[in-house]
Amino acid sequence: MSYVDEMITRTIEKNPGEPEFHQAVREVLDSLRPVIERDEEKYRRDAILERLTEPDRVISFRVPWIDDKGQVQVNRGYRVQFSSAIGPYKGGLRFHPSVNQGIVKFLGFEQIFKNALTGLPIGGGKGGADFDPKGKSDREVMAFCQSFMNELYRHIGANIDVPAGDIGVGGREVGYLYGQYKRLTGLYEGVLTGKGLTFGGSLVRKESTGYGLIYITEEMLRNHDTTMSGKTIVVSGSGNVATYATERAQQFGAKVVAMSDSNGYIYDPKGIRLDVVKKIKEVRRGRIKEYLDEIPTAQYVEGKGIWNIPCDIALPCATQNELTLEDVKTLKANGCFAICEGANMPTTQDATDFILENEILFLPGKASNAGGVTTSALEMTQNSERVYWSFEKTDSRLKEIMVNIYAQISSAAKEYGVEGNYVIGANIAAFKKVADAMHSQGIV
Ligand SMILES: NC(=O)C1=CN([C@@H]2O[C@H](COP(=O)(O)OP(=O)(O)OC[C@H]3O[C@@H](n4cnc5c(N)ncnc54)[C@H](O)[C@@H]3O)[C@@H](O)[C@H]2O)C=CC1
Ligand SMILES: O=C(O)CCC(=O)C(=O)O
Repeated sequence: MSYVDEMITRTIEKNPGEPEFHQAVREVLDSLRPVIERDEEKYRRDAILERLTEPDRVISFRVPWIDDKGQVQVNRGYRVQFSSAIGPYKGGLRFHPSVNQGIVKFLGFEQIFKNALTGLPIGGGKGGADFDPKGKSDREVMAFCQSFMNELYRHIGANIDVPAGDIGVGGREVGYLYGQYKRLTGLYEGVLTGKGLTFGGSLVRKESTGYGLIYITEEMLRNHDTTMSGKTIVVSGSGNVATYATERAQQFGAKVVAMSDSNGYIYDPKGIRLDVVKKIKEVRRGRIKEYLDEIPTAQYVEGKGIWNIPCDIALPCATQNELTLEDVKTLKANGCFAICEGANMPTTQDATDFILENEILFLPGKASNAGGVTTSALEMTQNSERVYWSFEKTDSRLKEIMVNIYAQISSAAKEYGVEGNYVIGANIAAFKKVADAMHSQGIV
């Protein structure tokens, strides 16, 4: 059996009940075959793949808190510190009822490669809890965040592990987490990113994952002799990534006609009014169907189905495995020619295979959603220097890095004879950096 196949089998056996982690490992290792086969003996001897698929540590802990009725609630928190080969652990925290160890491990594993592609000194980690902030009062969210930090603080630090936001964790949650860290440690340091702008946060961080997705998408389109201007786009989700991807896409002259949340989707053939979406999601924390209260000419459809809407470009920006084989067949039949992932692993494996076989342009999330962690790393730089950069400086650095990620993944794909396959390109370009660093640091 080849080293790659052995490692895929071993990962499944050693991590039972973690299908998302298996999926992420399989996707990465499968595409590393050409690199591993060139030097299999060396990689085997150094157990590079065994070490890469085994987190440095998995921390799991009880999070007790008191709800508004005085009832004690208990959630489970996690932090997976996956790899510090190229820098301190870095990656977001997800608060969502679906969070479990396998999901946090898949996200942490992906983060290693994404962070390597940014070219900045950050390792891979991820965390979260099976806590649902939806419908909770600000006080309840604060109580949860403080209790979560009461355990997490002993494992993190500005030069150790720097968490940030992800699904269910935005500026409000990061603020409460930061306040509690400071209270527990007495340290005013860049231990979290995505902080408020008055206490160390970076301009552009809020917009950066969505903006970065549009910058790299535009760069890919430019290299394929087209641009976003005048194209019709469907964006899933209506959270942080979806909102700011829509904003930049509209500024680039595209028409975004649909967005969604976990209940259903809105279709507005005239083009989504983002001011309305922001009011619903960022101010009222409401549901996407409320869009119709202000724009009655739009349609709302309960449940899945957003990918049935004809578009040129699809941007899945909600969650993992939201884009299935059936969906991509429909997208293709409706003329969609590019799919770029804003979410982490939103496309199922069989859907990805179909996309690649059918020559639809495809950017994998670990490259195309790297803008968020990029700006987080720029926030760490600003915090270390005790300065704030301007919006323009931060945004232009972000754009430069996204363009550079495209260059890396496209040249790695070309070097290994699979031009235009950015899945293989991203995995190989990132793996080489991480494996080199692991090799140089000895067996640790
Ligand atoms: N926030 C960030 O900087 C980054 C986020 N990501 C990824 O982007 C995706 C979205 O994250 P954010 O926008 O930050 O989160 P968010 O909490 O701001 O928004 C999440 C959106 O996805 C929808 N959603 C969540 N679970 C769903 C489900 N099961 N079915 C359908 N819709 C669902 C929600 O309704 C919401 O619209 C996630 O995969 C996340 O890991 C990736 C890179 C950075
Ligand atoms: O900003 C960060 O540190 C991490 C963002 C994140 O969680 C991700 O890239 O998936």
